[in-house]
Amino acid sequence: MSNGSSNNNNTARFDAARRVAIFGGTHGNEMSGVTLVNLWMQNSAEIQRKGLEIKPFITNPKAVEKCVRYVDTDLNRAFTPENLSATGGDELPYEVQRAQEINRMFGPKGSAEAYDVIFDLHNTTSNMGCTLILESSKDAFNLQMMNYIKKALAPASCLVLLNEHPLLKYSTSRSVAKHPVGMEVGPQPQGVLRSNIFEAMRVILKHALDFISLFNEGMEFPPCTVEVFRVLERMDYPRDANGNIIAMVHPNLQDCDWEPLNPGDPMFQTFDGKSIHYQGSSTVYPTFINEAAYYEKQQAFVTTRRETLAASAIRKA
Ligand SMILES: CC(=O)N[C@@H](CC(=O)O)C(=O)O
Ligand SMILES: [Zn+2]
Repeated sequence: MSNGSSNNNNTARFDAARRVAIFGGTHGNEMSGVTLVNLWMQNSAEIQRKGLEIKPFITNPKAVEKCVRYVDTDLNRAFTPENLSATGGDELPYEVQRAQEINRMFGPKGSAEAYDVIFDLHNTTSNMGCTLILESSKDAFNLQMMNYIKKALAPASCLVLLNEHPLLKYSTSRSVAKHPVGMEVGPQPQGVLRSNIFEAMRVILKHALDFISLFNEGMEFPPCTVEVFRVLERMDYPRDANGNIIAMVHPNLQDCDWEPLNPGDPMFQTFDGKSIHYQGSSTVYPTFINEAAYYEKQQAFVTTRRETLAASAIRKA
């Protein structure tokens, strides 16, 4: 599938999306994606679509086996140009070797041979509900897909997190595809499978595959607008000189992902009960609040800003 090319009536044209992968277990303890992909590797009937080559794939089998996020280093940060071109074979961290293998199988990243779409299934301990993660505000195909999913799920909520920040974005497993789509569903504890979260992820994927199928059959999707939450800032816990946290997410913020945090609102609470207030200059929308995996990444939550993105009409070339 080539990148969009607009013709005179501003309809972006993309080649049909023929090769689609579904990644589960990029983090070995995020159980909905692990379970769904293992299920679909046994019986792929529900993910089959005419004319589509669909490949469910366990990205980090060693981490899945141990039920940990990663073995040596975070696979979902490993797809940097340096790592993908590193020599060193078995001396390299396991997930760097794995990233090179995945890049060979589903990329190469940035090439015409890369897979058209990769869905990367994640769970979060945060109360984020159903979330789609978008890496480019310019990807009309992904914007149209996310618009379709949101409408299909309505009135249930499915929000779009735009992770395009020049300093905070990271090199994900899915980024080897032309159209990377992150799926993040929570709250689900690490190593735990919750049926409501499992089913929500399954339904999101069904609608995503239906969209690709309709697109490949030649349906034109008219121009649309999509509300997204753009990542602004990484907020860390207050820490002492040894790096230990000295406060926790404030009760008024805990579980309030996507709700407005206004200047002066409490965001952390010290262990002796004092509140620490948000000092920003405008209202923001926090998310990934108190995600277990991010303590080591010095992150208590990210702030976002609401933005409306316009997507051009798209149709198969
Ligand atoms: C909780 C979690 O793993 N979230 C994913 C988000 C993403 O896929 O961009 C990560 O940190 O890699
Ligand atoms: Zn994850």
